[in-house]
Amino acid sequence: MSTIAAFYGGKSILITGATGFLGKVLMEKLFRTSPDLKVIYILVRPKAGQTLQQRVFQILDSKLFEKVKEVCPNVHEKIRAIYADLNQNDFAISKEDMQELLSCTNIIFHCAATVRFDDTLRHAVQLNVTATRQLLLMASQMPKLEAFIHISTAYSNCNLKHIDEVIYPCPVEPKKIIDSLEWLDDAIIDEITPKLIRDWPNIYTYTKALGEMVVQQESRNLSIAIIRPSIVGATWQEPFPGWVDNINGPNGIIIATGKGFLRAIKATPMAVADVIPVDTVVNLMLAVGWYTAVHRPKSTLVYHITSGNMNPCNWHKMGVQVLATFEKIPFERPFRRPNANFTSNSFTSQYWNAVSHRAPAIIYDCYLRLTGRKPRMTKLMNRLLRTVSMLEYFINRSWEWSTYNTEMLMSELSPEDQRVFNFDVRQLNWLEYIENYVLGVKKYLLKEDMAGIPEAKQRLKRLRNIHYLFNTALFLIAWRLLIARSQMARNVWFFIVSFCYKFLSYFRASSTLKV
Ligand SMILES: CCCCCCCCCCCCCCCCCCCCCCCCCCCCCC(=O)SCCNC(=O)CCNC(=O)[C@H](O)C(C)(C)COP(=O)(O)OP(=O)(O)OC[C@H]1O[C@@H](n2cnc3c(N)ncnc32)[C@H](O)[C@@H]1OP(=O)(O)O
Ligand SMILES: NC(=O)C1=CN([C@@H]2O[C@H](COP(=O)(O)OP(=O)(O)OC[C@H]3O[C@@H](n4cnc5c(N)ncnc54)[C@H](OP(=O)(O)O)[C@@H]3O)[C@@H](O)[C@H]2O)C=CC1
Repeated sequence: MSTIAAFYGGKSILITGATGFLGKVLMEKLFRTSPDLKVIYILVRPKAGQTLQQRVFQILDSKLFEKVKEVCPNVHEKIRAIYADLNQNDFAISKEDMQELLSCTNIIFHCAATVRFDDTLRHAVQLNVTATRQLLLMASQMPKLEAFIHISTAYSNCNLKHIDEVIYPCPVEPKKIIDSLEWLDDAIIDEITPKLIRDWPNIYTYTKALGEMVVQQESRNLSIAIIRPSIVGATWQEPFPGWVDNINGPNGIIIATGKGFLRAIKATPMAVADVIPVDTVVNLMLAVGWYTAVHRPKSTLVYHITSGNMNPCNWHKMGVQVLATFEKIPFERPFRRPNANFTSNSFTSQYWNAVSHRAPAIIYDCYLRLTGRKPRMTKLMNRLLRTVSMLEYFINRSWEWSTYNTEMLMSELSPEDQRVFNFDVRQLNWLEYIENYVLGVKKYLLKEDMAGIPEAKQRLKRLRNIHYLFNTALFLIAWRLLIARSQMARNVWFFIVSFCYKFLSYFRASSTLKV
């Protein structure tokens, strides 16, 4: 029997961000490996016209939870959705719910965050910093609390090149920032934001760094751990390979490339593509929860869960495998044939943006206008290019993350726990993983049917023929214009034509002789 699975039996677990990508996989694994846990409290807000209950039912009815329903048929009874908005004071939790949370919670997994790179400083600080402080305050009033696990990101200190498993101080105290945001107006905040975030590439990574500092400052005598995953990707093995449910990080890029919108991306091909499967992250989270509660380390331990130092893959290898998978498993109705390359500098990047992205979008919009439809491709392309430019920082650099604590934890686990809660990324086969990833994007994100693959392949053939035809026509037009204007071009043309004529005459003569 797994020690970790047994540890969660009978426990009351509080999860924030349970409706997010990581949170769902965490809940799934908890229910599947510890079906005898007491309850999972999730802090949820109503969204997109759905009540809390509807949101929970939607999650439980998804394919991700199919196995859970077999091992834990009463899973609905074990989830207690609590109305909460982490942007509000006391999270807007009712008195009764708060009382229950304070008196019953044994373990907290704090996953909620805004992961948008372009959020306002006010909102990102509220969610990634102030809400963390508020949750720690709540945790300090929980008599049964055994561990508080805070999810940060490996990029919270991406202004450094080598990152250790320690909490680095930020130039400005989080408390000062929280206080000043209370009285500063939005226009001034926008003005001072670049000065505050300094060499962090965006507000997200900066506020996650502030969040870690808050954890350190407000830890009191709680048993706390911080987990820093790199780029969280689709599931590797559990509950099945390739599950993914949002367009963040590589997912949107895979869609944009597979649908033929994105044809070039400014990236350093040999830079490390530090993607880490979401189930690996979840396994580490559960192992850390157990270790923190049972061993109660004296200080807050930080755990890196990254792939680069143990089993590195670079963007070139990833890109080539993604494109190879599109040949086998194409996406439906692509705009153009999927084919992309990495550009290395701003000049070539601008060139490809003009030729391969903007020009086809403008041509397509003209076609839409001519056929009486609303043009939309240029707008879509501009948004895509904006998104890609925000990701560029991360695909043009490599970082080194030390993983002593993560390795120490691995060595502390029994062989059974190492199997059930496997976070040893050395066993990952990248080619297989990437293929399943692309397949997962097609099935679970785009909701495309595998039965449509033959038709998609036919369409790709048509697109390739159109591509060749278009290029040939373009070449002939350009050549015709050139020979009309240049004597030199005319001479070359005359030479080629007479050469071909002589070759054909010789060929015809020699075949007549043979007869
Ligand atoms: C021998 C042969 C040689 C060949 C060589 C081979 C070369 C082949 C190369 C081709 C490439 C092939 C594919 C390669 C696959 C890998 C690609 C790698 C790129 C991956 C980069 C990853 C970088 C991640 C960085 C991680 C850092 C930290 C990690 C974390 O801690 S947290 C998670 C990270 N957070 C995010 O990812 C959130 C980012 N998103 C945002 O902040 C916002 O969405 C936004 C970008 C600001 C855009 O906001 P908007 O207000 O405009 O609106 P919205 O969000 O609704 O989206 C607008 C439209 O944009 C689309 N979109 C959104 N996100 C993405 C995305 N990541 N990629 C693409 N598109 C995206 C979205 O669909 C919307 O579209 P619309 O609705 O149709 O308009
Ligand atoms: N994805 C990645 O690549 C990486 C993620 N991380 C970290 O992992 C954690 C989880 O990320 P991920 O699952 O990808 O993110 P998601 O965006 O998928 O999920 C975010 C979660 O936070 C919740 N949330 C946001 N705002 C509020 C609010 N005001 N009140 C209540 N809940 C709120 C969301 O709820 P709702 O559904 O209502 O919006 C959602 O459940 C984050 O801390 C992130 O920083 C770290 C490294 C990489």
